[in-house]
Amino acid sequence: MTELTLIRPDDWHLHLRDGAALHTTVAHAAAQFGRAIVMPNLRPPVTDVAAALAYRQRILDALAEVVPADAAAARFEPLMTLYLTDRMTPATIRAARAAGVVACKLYPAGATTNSDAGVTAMRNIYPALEAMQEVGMVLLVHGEVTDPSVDLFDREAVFIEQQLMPLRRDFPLLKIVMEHITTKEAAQYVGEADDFLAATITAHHLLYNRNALFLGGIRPHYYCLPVLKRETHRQALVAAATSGSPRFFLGTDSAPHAAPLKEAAVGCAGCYTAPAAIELYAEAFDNAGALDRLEGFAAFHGADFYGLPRNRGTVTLRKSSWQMPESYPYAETVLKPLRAGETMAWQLQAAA
Ligand SMILES: NC(=O)N[C@@H](CC(=O)O)C(=O)O
Ligand SMILES: [Zn+2]
Ligand SMILES: [Zn+2]
Repeated sequence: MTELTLIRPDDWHLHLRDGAALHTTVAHAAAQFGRAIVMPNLRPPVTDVAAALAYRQRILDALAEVVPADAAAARFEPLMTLYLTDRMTPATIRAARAAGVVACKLYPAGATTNSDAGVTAMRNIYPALEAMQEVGMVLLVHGEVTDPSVDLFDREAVFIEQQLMPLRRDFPLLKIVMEHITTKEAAQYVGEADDFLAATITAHHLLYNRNALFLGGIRPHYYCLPVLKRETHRQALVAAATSGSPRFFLGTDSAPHAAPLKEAAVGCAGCYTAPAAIELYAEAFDNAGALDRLEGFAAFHGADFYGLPRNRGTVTLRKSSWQMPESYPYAETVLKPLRAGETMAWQLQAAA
């Protein structure tokens, strides 16, 4: 297959950041996706309804500036989320639901970028989770324990046992998405679960294993959290994504950081894949001989899980090689995408 038309995909896990950065990030996301779940880990984090609605408006303002009103991209719809803290109240959850906020994000405090205001113990958010279960709000989880005695590469698998299993026992009707899964343990756990659990998988975790971090020297642009794992895990993720199971769907976790902040003694975690996300996924599915499963993963399973209508527009991809730019302008600095300067196998042709 050398050309492929899909129902317009959605990104169920995306970091757009804020301010001038939106001119870059929103343009890239809108060119590819119909909708995106926008992560709330700004500084300060998005913890109430007013902040979520104001952020949504800034995204829409940026969209209007970077995309012509008659382009397919102008229909891009940001889906807003709240950042759970120990102090989140049931009243805020109900108000958020009424205002159209679709999900809340659980960052264990200290697990990842801008997570210091996150949750310090699961029991602290039980009243909020009770309210979410009641009103049908989705819980998004960065599923890694923060215990420094647990090996970095084991933190996701340990989280499932120590945190996720008890959580699902206590809230059996709460819809949960385990975000950016990276291990065979997570793929298996989610694959065997009931209708209330799903997982997103990034393009970079489908295409790379942890060797990519050290190829000829340390490669900061391949560093994200949860960190890339060994090849057997990558293969399990590809099997899950291409299985046709509705439990798995697209979430890029495209996470921009200015190049100087990644190329530093202590470099930030996050891979920027938004400029060619659907092309990277197409490559991963093509490598697995499973292009026929891409549309379900990219355009149907997520919408169905969230109870939202499937998109009506389309995107067309062609197998033809091109070179990923070295960088993109990003506020006053630059942003280096994953694969910068390297060859891409698929190219987005058109969106309607
Ligand atoms: N994935 C990452 O490595 N970084 C994300 C945070 C996150 O999704 O954990 C970010 O906001 O930069
Ligand atoms: Zn995360
Ligand atoms: Zn993320």
